[in-house]
Amino acid sequence: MTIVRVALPLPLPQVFDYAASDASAADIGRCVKVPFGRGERSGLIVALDAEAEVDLARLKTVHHIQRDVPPLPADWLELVAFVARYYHAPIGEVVALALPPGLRRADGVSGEDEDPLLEIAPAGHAALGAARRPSKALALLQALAQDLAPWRRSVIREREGGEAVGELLRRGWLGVAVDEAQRRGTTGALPVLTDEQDGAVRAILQTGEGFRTWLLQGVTGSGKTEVYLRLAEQMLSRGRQVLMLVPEIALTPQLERRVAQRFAAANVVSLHSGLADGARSRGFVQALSGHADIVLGTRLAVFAPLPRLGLILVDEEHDASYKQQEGVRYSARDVAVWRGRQRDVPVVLGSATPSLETWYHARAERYALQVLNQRAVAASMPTVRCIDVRRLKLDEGLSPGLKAAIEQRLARGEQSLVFLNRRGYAPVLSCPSCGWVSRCPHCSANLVVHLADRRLRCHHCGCDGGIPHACPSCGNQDIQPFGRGTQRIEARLAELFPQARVLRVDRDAARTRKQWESLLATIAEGGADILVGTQMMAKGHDFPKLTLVGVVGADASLHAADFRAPERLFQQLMQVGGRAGRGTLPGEVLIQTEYPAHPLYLHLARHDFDAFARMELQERRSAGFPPFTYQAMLRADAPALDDAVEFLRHARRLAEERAPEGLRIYDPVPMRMTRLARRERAQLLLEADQRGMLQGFLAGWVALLYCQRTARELRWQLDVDPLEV
Ligand SMILES: Nc1ncnc2c1ncn2[C@@H]1O[C@H](COP(=O)(O)OP(=O)(O)OP(=O)(O)O)[C@@H](O)[C@H]1O
Ligand SMILES: [Zn+2]
Repeated sequence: MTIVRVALPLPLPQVFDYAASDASAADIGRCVKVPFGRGERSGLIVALDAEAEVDLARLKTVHHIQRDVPPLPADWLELVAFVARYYHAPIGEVVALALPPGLRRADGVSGEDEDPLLEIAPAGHAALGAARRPSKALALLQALAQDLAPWRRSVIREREGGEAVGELLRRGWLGVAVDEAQRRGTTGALPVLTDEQDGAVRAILQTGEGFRTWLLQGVTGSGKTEVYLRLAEQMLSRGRQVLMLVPEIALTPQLERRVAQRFAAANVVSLHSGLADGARSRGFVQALSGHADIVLGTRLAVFAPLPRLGLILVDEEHDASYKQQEGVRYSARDVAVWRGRQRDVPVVLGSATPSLETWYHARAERYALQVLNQRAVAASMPTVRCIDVRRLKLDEGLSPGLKAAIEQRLARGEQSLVFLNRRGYAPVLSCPSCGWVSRCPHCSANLVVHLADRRLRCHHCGCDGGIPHACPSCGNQDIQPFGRGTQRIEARLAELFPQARVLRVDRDAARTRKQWESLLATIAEGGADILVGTQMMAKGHDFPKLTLVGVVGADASLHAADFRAPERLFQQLMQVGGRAGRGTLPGEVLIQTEYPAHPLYLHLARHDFDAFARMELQERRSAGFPPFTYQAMLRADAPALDDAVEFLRHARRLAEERAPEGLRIYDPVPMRMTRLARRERAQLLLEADQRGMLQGFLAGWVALLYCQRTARELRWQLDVDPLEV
């Protein structure tokens, strides 16, 4: 009888032994269903075992081993083991996170290519030669005949008249392409690279196929994407797979389309949490079986198994969404670098505004650096100016200067964007007579006024209710929305410029991917004159007619308590400002502020990310913050704050008993936003100057924490390299 070790998705650090009479070493890496407690669980065989850790007689038997799909390879098991080790998370939870749910449940999954590579079949050539009655199918076939075969079915569908692709297949005019090698070429005319792009591509390719981490630091609009595509093209032509990570797939449908169009014949697989279970499993299995050529996805795609992996690209590497903020708090960017080393392939981290950690590594020459200082199309960077609002009378938050600039753009038929990173109409409703404010009953936060659908809504726990007509506390009829969100700016702009088409772009306006894509299409077609947007508008977009970006309400983040707040603000402003003037028209960025002489704004006005980074890093060095120290945060939450704090105090005592010299253990404190969804939260910070020392300590300490009895309903999690402190 064989004993298998199974990782199960449970908040327990161990793996579990089961008997499986027919299992062999070939089953390592396969999904299984096993009895657990009174029910059944899905898990993954991570090893075989010579001896069971429990009494053989008590050993339960595996119900089912999923053998329809290839087992996950050894390097993938190493990857999840690394993540479990580094983030001190149970291996079963890492497996649960890394595997698509459908696959883990060991449902049948087919890795069959649902988007086959097609070319014109002999019957199709015959049809082209014969004198036939014109039809949609024939027209499409004729168009295809003018083009370079082969094509993915999905790519044909997107062409004019592409609906007829099914008809072409039914008639046998199109068939599955035979020559696999063809699928790796590019399609369409390629733009001529700028000198800088060309230099970057050459430098990265010249160093060969081995592991090396690159920072591609290119100003907004410098054409980093084109560099990624050229690198990908090279790897595909060598028969290798490419992993491309993007911050949020909902924000990048254009990129997805661009990759698919460029490599029309390659098998481009998307992996993100927005996919239906079946599609995600299929994509994952295609990656695993080597059928996928390019895997394009959000952070979870870093776990795609890729037997032919040749290159890892991380776009907008600074983006916070690469760090998972619940459960296993991994950083996909950091895991990508580890994977590059493990698989001995290059990793390219791209950004106009790199994270200070990455920037620092590049300056210290741990990462190789490629810089793009020029925009690809536009002649120059936008001009950036501060509007000093201290003595100005603002009109619903808008200064006369900004209004005039918008007016000018309208007259010229260009687009403007007003950026305000706060959605809703107003951040709070309040009563001027008794001081009542709309607080969330479950969180330490205010309920935000949403006038568009007349609701008060908590942006943290999601609870919502109607807007009261009078103050719930004193009955005053005259309660007022206080402060400003995107809806309020939108409303005012519509009043000020009745002839303009004002479009709001935030998470309320784009709840679904469909809505989002249609908003983007409207903007691209010139169907909007003034955009009001949150940070959704900041990333990656390229609208040639957008020439003005006005920034409202940025000062609030200047004095935030988090030491990363200035970094985030600078990145956000540089990114959003970078949307202006990307085409041939010059761009302008106007920042409304009460601190026009603040160094952050000065560096921004000069587009000098490096100067900003140097300044910030100097401060971090003297304050002892990352990247000069390494941090881990233990967080606890419970219905009562005392329980959370008490647990952390206990954890602190356990830490002190075994702390190596140089480990700094801080006092447990309530989190800044203490209450969230009826739970009170507290945190305990640990810090060390060496990563190795911190890691070594954490391993023993976390093992101990798992053995502690805790108050009922208390939950705790460890966050290694936390983004928010
Ligand atoms: N070599 C080139 N020739 C002509 N156009 C180019 C070239 N490279 C890039 N472009 C175009 O320049 C524009 C900006 O490119 P891209 O969006 O890739 O920039 P980016 O560096 O990713 O910018 P951001 O960081 O702001 O997202 C795009 O419209 C792209 O098609
Ligand atoms: Zn709430």
